[in-house]
Amino acid sequence: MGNSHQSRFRSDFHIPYGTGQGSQESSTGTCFGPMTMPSVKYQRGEMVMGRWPGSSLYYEVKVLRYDASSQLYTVIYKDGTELELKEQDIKNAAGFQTRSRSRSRSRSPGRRRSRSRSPARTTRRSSSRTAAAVATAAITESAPTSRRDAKLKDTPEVRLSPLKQTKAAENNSNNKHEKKEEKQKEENNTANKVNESESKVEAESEKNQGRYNLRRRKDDGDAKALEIKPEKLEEKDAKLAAASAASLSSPLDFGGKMGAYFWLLFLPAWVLFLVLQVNLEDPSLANFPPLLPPFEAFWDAQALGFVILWVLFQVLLYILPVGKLSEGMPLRSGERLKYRTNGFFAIAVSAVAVVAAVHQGVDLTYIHSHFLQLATASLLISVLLSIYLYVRSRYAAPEQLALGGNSGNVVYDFFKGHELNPRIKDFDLKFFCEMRPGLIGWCLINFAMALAEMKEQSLNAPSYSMILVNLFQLLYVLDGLWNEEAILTTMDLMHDGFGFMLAFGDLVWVPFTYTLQAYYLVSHPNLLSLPALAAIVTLKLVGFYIFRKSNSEKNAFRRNPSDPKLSHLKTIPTATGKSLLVSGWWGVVRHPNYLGDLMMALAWSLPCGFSHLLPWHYMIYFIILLVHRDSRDMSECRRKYGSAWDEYCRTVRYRIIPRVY
Ligand SMILES: NC(=O)C1=CN([C@@H]2O[C@H](COP(=O)(O)OP(=O)(O)OC[C@H]3O[C@@H](n4cnc5c(N)ncnc54)[C@H](OP(=O)(O)O)[C@@H]3O)[C@@H](O)[C@H]2O)C=CC1
Ligand SMILES: CC(C)=CCC[C@@H](C)[C@H]1CC=C2C3=C(CC[C@@]21C)[C@@]1(C)CC[C@H](O)C(C)(C)[C@@H]1CC3
Repeated sequence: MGNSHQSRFRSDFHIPYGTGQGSQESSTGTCFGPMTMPSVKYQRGEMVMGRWPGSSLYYEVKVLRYDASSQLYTVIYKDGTELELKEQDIKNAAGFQTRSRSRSRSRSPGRRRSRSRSPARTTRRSSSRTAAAVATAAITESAPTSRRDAKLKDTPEVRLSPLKQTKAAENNSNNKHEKKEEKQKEENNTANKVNESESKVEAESEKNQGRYNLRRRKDDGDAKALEIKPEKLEEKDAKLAAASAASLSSPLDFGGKMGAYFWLLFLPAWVLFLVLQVNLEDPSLANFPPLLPPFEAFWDAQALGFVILWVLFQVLLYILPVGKLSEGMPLRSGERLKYRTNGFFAIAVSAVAVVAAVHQGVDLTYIHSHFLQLATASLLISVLLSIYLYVRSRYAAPEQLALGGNSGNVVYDFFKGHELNPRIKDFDLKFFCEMRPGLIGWCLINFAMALAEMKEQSLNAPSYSMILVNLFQLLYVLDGLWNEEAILTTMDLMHDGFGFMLAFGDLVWVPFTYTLQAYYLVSHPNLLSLPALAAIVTLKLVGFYIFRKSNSEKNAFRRNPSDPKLSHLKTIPTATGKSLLVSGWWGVVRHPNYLGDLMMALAWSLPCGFSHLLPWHYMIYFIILLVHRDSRDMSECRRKYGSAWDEYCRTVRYRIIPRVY
């Protein structure tokens, strides 16, 4: 576990406890202390034994607060995990210690091994070591109560990665894996994790999720530390709160601050360059346009008008009270935002409107002939939107900020995105931009390119290559909109702030670079043989199958881990209460959805042949994007899930391509 992780633990332990002498304040407003709730059995700050979900094991926990309305205690384990437990799942610490000691004297280690189990064992076999780490965390901290209290104040770091974990890493074969688990269990059993009743049959943790309200570990969303208003704290505590807030920022991505400057300038210039390039007769990247067009060539007020109309049209379709209201994943505050997932309706209405317009004589080839001006107009809108997003993020409450994009550097935060879910009333700007104008615009542009090809090549119908590119990408977009709810469990929606990167990506990059294959084909026909066509279609369908199945599997699991349809899958529990899939699609590679997506990307470029690099732009960019995304996700998951993530990586060794990468 890295340093940043440990520093987050530090703040966890100091801020809620250290400042609390006598204070009954709560960030949620539902916290009551001994003074206000004399009838509550366990008091704030009290060290008690809390049951680990899905098991009969009890660990030492500290009571943070009691919520009278839900009648749940929020407790914190020594590894930093916060859970909400019912009163019957909490026991007095004193009784346990007596029993624990007497038991350890009276029983042989062998006997202990057969009786006592790790929390992991209660879920699924593959999960033992992970949860064992949690158990071990409790073990390493086991000391007489008074000493332990002092330890919380003075040395609040709790390490979740004992040496045993490292040893386990050496072993990858299945058999060894099993033996190791047994050994580890034995070792864990020698510590003070306590079985309340030996005869009790352990319930499966996922079945128990209704009983336990599991919350993300505080290091992942330390909203509370942030919510403590500095003016209410003593100077020392204010410093701690600030340090804690700073520690919320993930390490800087994209080359840090200097990288942000670079990308801010490079990405728009690159899009304009590509658009200029694709217009050339020989669009090879080496053939740089000999003369840059004058500034006026980039600008057309009418083009800007069309882009604005298109966005407003999509806004209108989005806000219509048609379609499902889906719930997003719980935020750090515990809140779940609602999203109007009517994307399929929006594309259907848009298609009808476009066909009607063409029928009325609207010449869609305007999009082809004014591609540069349309791109510039969209760029302008994305810049204005990003400025608005950055300014409003300065006034956003701390818990509304993304963990990344919180560096304090204006340029970096502007680029990466500061606010997680900027909304105007119920209108979610990030969700809307990601799923509507650019995505549906992509299909509109492709369609316009098919018409332009027919015009330019004097064809009665588009070429096979153009049809393939159009249909493949249409299928991709339709699928995304049909499964719009699934986007709520993706990285962008859950973790990334909304800033220039996504605004530009959604409004400029997607519609003006993802359409390059279709644009290219307008004036660069590529004949396809029937076998080539069949092979490309097969590749696309196989890729699509992998992409859809794996995304749906993860989405279904995240939405309802106890879904009976997923009961055959093995999982690894994590200290956050969420589990990780370790079989099924997510047991083949760590990002099966990327694998399917890459296969599809290949199928989109192949119809354009190999004469030029430009139609391969998407493929090349996509490899870079997904490899980078995969490593971003890896660090984020390691930070969130600690040793459980390492366990997952040991079990599922390849990232995207089985046996290759
Ligand atoms: N065409 C395009 O331009 C792009 C397409 N995409 C596609 O969008 C889709 C979403 O991609 P993206 O958001 O990057 O990533 P994912 O949908 O793969 O989401 C990653 C998250 O999934 C969860 N997760 C990871 N491993 C497991 C596991 N074993 N079990 C359960 N949950 C797990 C973690 O979140 P947690 O545990 O917090 O739930 C992790 O942060 C992909 O199909 C991708 O190919 C993405 C980028 C661009
Ligand atoms: C270079 C640059 C500025 C990159 C920004 C990245 C964005 C373009 C992409 C980040 C994740 C995306 C997703 C889709 C489109 C591209 C962006 C916004 C997506 C909406 C495409 C359709 C898919 O079905 C999808 C819904 C899975 C996908 C989600 C991620």
